[in-house]
Amino acid sequence: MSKKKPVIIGVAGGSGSGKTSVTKAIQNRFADQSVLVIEQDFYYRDQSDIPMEERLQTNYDHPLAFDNDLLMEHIKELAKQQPVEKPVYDYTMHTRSTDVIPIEPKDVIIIEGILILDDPRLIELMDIKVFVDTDADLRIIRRLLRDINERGRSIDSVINQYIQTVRPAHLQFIEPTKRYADVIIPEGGQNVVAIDLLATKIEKILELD
Ligand SMILES: Nc1ncnc2c1ncn2[C@@H]1O[C@H](COP(=O)(O)OP(=O)(O)O)[C@@H](O)[C@H]1O
Ligand SMILES: Nc1ccn([C@@H]2O[C@H](COP(=O)(O)O)[C@@H](O)[C@H]2O)c(=O)n1
Repeated sequence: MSKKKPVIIGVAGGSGSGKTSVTKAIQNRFADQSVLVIEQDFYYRDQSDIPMEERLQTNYDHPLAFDNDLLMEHIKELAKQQPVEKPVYDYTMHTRSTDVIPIEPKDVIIIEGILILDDPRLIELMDIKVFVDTDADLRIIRRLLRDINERGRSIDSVINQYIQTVRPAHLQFIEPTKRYADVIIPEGGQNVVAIDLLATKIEKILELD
């Protein structure tokens, strides 16, 4: 990678909106360049010191569930061309794993997560801010399938969590951050036109740097 300041892109949006799909689509466009993805989910607070019953009660869609201080610290280090050790999150245990992933600085950094546009310190670091905007019915269907297949959840637990915390927090905290986005992408990673426009803008910034 070069010694330039990286291009930092934020990809926000509700759970199941298609953030990961958009992020992968951007990564694929820049396959020959160095692109790094930082998932805000990996920066959920460590809960290894509290019992499982309590972890099940945590509101994972509230801004206070995240350790944004550590996330900020890592992004700033990467922007200074320093390596970091990214935490690993275990959705089954509702806490961080004891593993970490060593990460080298890259030319393009994508920060992806439900509440990355809720923290003005993170917004300040971003060159491009994206909000993936998908209707709630599609988001819950996608989440239901994903959480059962990939995150070890039951139908009942996904539905209860959605009603108790995911939906209210989406309306209170996540949806309002749309106003901070430069680009709103309806539906997510299948939106080829939006991905093309985004890729062109990133190329332009990389050329100018
Ligand atoms: N356009 C789409 N049509 C159908 N399923 C999709 C679409 N986009 C994403 N998915 C699926 O929905 C789930 C959530 O998508 P993902 O990109 O992980 O969203 P997020 O990162 O916002 O939670 C994944 O299982 C993904 O494969
Ligand atoms: N222990 C946890 C931690 C997080 N979640 C849910 O994950 C969602 C964010 O991830 P997306 O890929 O869907 O954006 C968030 O809505 C949390 O509710 C969880 O269920 N358990």
